Amino acid sequence: MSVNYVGLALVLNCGSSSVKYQVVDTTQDEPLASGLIERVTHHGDAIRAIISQLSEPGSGVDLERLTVVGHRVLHGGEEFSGPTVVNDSVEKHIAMLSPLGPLHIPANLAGISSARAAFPHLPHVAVFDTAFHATLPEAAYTYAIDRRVAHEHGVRRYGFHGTSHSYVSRETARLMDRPIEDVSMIVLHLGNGASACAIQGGRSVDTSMGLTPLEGLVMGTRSGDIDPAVTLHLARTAGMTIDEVDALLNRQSGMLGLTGYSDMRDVRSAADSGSRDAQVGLEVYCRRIRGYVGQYFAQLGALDAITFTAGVGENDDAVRLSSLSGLEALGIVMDPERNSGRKKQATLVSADDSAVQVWVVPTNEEREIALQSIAAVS
Ligand SMILES: Nc1ncnc2c1ncn2[C@@H]1O[C@H](COP(=O)(O)OP(=O)(O)O)[C@@H](O)[C@H]1O
Ligand SMILES: CC(=O)OP(=O)(O)O
Ligand SMILES: [Mg+2]
Repeated sequence: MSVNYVGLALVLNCGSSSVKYQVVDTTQDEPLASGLIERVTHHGDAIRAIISQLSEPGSGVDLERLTVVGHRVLHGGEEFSGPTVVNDSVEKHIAMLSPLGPLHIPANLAGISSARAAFPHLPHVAVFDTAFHATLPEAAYTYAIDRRVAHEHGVRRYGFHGTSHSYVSRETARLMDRPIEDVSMIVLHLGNGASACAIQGGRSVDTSMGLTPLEGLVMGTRSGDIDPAVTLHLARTAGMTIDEVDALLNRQSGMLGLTGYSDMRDVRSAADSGSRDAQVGLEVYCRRIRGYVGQYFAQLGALDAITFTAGVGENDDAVRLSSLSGLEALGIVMDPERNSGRKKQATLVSADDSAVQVWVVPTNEEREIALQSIAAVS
C-alpha cells in the first residue's frame, strides 16, 4: 500500500474488552493522538469518551479536519479481501460472520455503529485482519476434510493479524534495503494472540491461524494447535458442552492454562522464581514457534529474514533467543548481545555471519489501518 496518500484518519481498534485508537496524519511519522480504554463494557460509551477527549482544546487534534474513520475488523470471510467502505449492507455482512469471531466481531460492529452515528458525514472503512491472507495458495488454505462440507460451511484457513504482518513485512524489507518482491521472510506476531506468517515477495503464502484465531502458536489464553479429537474426547468422556470446550480452548488455555498467567511478564517472573510449570510453559511456547519456523522455511524453500513483533516479540528477549536456538544448521544465528533487552525501535538481532537476518520490528496496526483507509477513499 502506497504511503503517498494524504489524509487524517481516526483509527478504532475495538476488542472484546478494550478500545485502542489513534489519530494519524499521514504526513507525520507519529500519531497526533493515541490511547487505550480498557475494561470496556459498552463500546458506544468508550467511543463517546474518546471523541470528547479529542474535542478538548489542547488535544492536538482538529476533528473537523478528519477525512476518514478506519476500523479494525477481525474477519472478512470470503466476502471481503480488501479495505471496504462501510454502508448498511457491509455492516450486515460483517454481522453474519459473528459466529467466526464471537468475542471480536460484536465489538467491532458496536464500534462501527457508534462511530458512524458520531461522524455521519465521514467515510468509514473496515480493514480486515484476514485481508492480507487473501493471497494464500489453495493448498495452504485448504483443510483436508470432505470438500462438500468445507464448501457448504466456509471451512478453510483465513489467517489473522494481517495488517500487522503486512506492515511489519514491508518495514523489514525497507530496513534490509531490498525490494520486497525479492524477499522471503517469516513474521512472528507474538502478542496476546499470536501468529506466524510466511511471506514471499510481499504476499502471504502461509499462516498459522485458521478458520478462527485459535489455531497455531501457543497464546496468552488460547491453546493453538491441538489434536482436534481433544474436543470430541472432552465432550464425550468429560461431558463438557460445546460452549465449555470453546471457553476452555479460547480463554483458559495457552500460557494461562499452563502456568496460571496469561501475561508473559508474569510467566517470566514465575519461571525465574523456580516455577516448574512456568519453565515448561515457556518451553512449550518456544518449541511451537521453532516448529513453525522450520515448517515455513521448508515451504518457502529459501529464507532471507525472520521478524519478531507485538508485545512478546518486541519485549521478551529470552523468548526470541530460545525460539531460534539450535537452528544454526539452517543459517539462523542470533547475536545474544544485539538481542538483549526490550526493543522500542527496529533492531537487527542476528549475528553478522547469519545467512538469515533476524529483526525485531515494532508493529503499528493502527498506522497501517490509517494508511489503508485513506488509500481506500482517495
Ligand atoms: N516487557 C515485557 N516482557 C514480556 N512480555 C511483555 C512485555 N510487555 C508486554 N508483554 C506481553 O505482550 C502481551 C500483549 O501484547 P500486545 O501486542 O499488546 O497484544 P494485544 O494487541 O493482543 O493486546 C502481554 O500479554 C504480555 O504478555
Ligand atoms: C486475531 C487476534 O488474535 O487478535 P488479537 O491478537 O488482538 O487478540
Ligand atoms: Mg494485538
